[in-house]
Amino acid sequence: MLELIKKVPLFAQLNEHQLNALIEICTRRTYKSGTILFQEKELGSVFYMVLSGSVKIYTTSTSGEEKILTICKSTESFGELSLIDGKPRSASAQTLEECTLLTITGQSFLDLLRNHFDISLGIMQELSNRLRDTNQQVYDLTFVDARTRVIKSLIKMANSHGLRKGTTIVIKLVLNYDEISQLAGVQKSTLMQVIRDLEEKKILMISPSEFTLELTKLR
Ligand SMILES: Nc1ncnc2c1ncn2[C@@H]1O[C@@H]2COP(=O)(O)O[C@H]2[C@H]1O
Repeated sequence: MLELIKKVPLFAQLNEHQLNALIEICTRRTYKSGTILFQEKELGSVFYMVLSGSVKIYTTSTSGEEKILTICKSTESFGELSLIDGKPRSASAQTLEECTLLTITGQSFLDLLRNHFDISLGIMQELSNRLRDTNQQVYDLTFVDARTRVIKSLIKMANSHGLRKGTTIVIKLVLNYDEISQLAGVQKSTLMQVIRDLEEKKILMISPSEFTLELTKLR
């Protein structure tokens, strides 16, 4: 457990004694793929850190359509907003594959922020990254065409689940086509059109469990 928790950037400044104290207040649990951890508008009670696997963070419209806001992978964390501001969960969270997660209760999380400035700073940096990323998403949804948004989403997927092999990146598919269109913010029919075009141009090779992106042809 110590070795795993050391890799969480949020806790990079803690010494071994502090990390062991932290482990004492954490709960570790493995979740099956597809588990809904919490839903938007629920009261928040715990903070989550991903030790392995990945979790999608998404929001749902009144008509039931989803938009994926981000994918949290190993060593990343989520669920801090409602603990900090006392308001309901701002989005929902669901595991995309089998995941091992650490949780800390809301009270212990707030105590950590009070007692360790470096952890508070880490959370502020994380919130800054999210605001920048959200600004970029607003920009893309407002000004960028659907094809480019799909390609940007493939690059996001490559960053979270890709393995570079020469001039290609092999992306493990943890999202289905509905979810990729929710990540890109395009209709599924548009996604399928762009994917077919990329396949014809040999930019994208598709197998049931992975996408292979040819980087030299991507522009
Ligand atoms: N736009 C976003 N980008 C990344 N993560 C988000 C975004 N909105 C909400 N989250 C995360 O999703 C969590 C949902 O529960 P909380 O509101 O407690 O805390 C939230 C953040 O950790």
